Amino acid sequence: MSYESEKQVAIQAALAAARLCQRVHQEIVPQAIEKNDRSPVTVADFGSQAVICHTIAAAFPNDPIVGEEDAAVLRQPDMATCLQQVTHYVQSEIPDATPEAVVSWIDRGNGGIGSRYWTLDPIDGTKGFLRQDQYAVAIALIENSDVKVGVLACPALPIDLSQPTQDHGVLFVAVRGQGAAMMPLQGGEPKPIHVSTAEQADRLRFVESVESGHGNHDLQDAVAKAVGIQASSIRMDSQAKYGAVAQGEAALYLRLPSPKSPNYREKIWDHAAGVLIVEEAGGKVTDMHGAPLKFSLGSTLEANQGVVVSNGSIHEGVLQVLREQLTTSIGR
Ligand SMILES: Nc1ncnc2c1ncn2[C@@H]1O[C@H](COP(=O)(O)OS(=O)(=O)O)[C@@H](OP(=O)(O)O)[C@H]1O
Ligand SMILES: [Mg+2]
Ligand SMILES: [Mg+2]
Ligand SMILES: [Mg+2]
Repeated sequence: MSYESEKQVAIQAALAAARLCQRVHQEIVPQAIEKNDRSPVTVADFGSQAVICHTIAAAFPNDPIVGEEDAAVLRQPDMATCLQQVTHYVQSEIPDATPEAVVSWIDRGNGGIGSRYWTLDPIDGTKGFLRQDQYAVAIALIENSDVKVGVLACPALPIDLSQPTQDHGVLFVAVRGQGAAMMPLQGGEPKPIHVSTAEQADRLRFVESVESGHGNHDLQDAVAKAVGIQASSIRMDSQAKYGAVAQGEAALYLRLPSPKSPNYREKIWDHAAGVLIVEEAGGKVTDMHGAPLKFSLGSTLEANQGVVVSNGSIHEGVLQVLREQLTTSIGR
């Protein structure tokens, strides 16, 4: 299958959602609403999920969608002003949107996984978005546990990572078996992307989360050093990290379980799009034990622990170091 229409729909949805997020930043200082797990959500997360679900459901009405957010909080009477604000931003993309339609579109994204389903993260890296730092709109199509289409819109990512003060806004797109490409969010020719090669020593850098609670920075640092990475890490919010590996700017992205939440299970929408983009750029993604990420078990990667994303050539070395580190720490 070529997945051409799925790719085009995912691109249109991601572009509309990214415009909405940028408009929110231009017009207001978004406030964080605290969710039950104490993580933040904003009007832009809700608006982005509404626009994406509306776009996907219009094109593929029978496909389930598994998104991060739900509209329960927006349905509360004391949240009417917030829902009005979300509706205002959704109307910038879908002019006839009403508050009732907006909550129903958001909840269209609370489907269950099936043999074919979409997963989306309306804003991946909400903390980064609130800090005016990196964030991504992430959309993926999964069939039989295999990611077939992955799109990441990164509005704050420099088009050329070596020129951080120049133009921003990057769209990454991949279809299984067709390679990965990046293009300016504003439009332009897609450029095929490739991970770094073993010979590109200047690109032997690693990326990791900004938030210390989303990984294990000490262990990540030790593993990177053990495989010969001398430079300190580039800390970046969101799946923009997958983009950095896919375009060869970094050779490794490590996400090892945080000592603060050792039993945390990764969410499918935090990885699906990024995984395909890196794999189609020639890289490799597994969990910290070397197992492939399993997208068929529910909204979390139940069977996996930690995530290792690399250019491929250093992957086995990283897993070997992790095996040694884990044996040492268990034997202590
Ligand atoms: N304990 C723990 N461990 C690992 N991951 C966690 C944890 N808690 C939250 N999350 C998820 O992290 C997502 C954002 O992480 P990022 O690495 O993209 O950004 S960051 O630099 O860490 O902020 C973030 O995604 P968003 O909620 O979409 O921003 C969360 O789903
Ligand atoms: Mg979140
Ligand atoms: Mg996320
Ligand atoms: Mg999110």
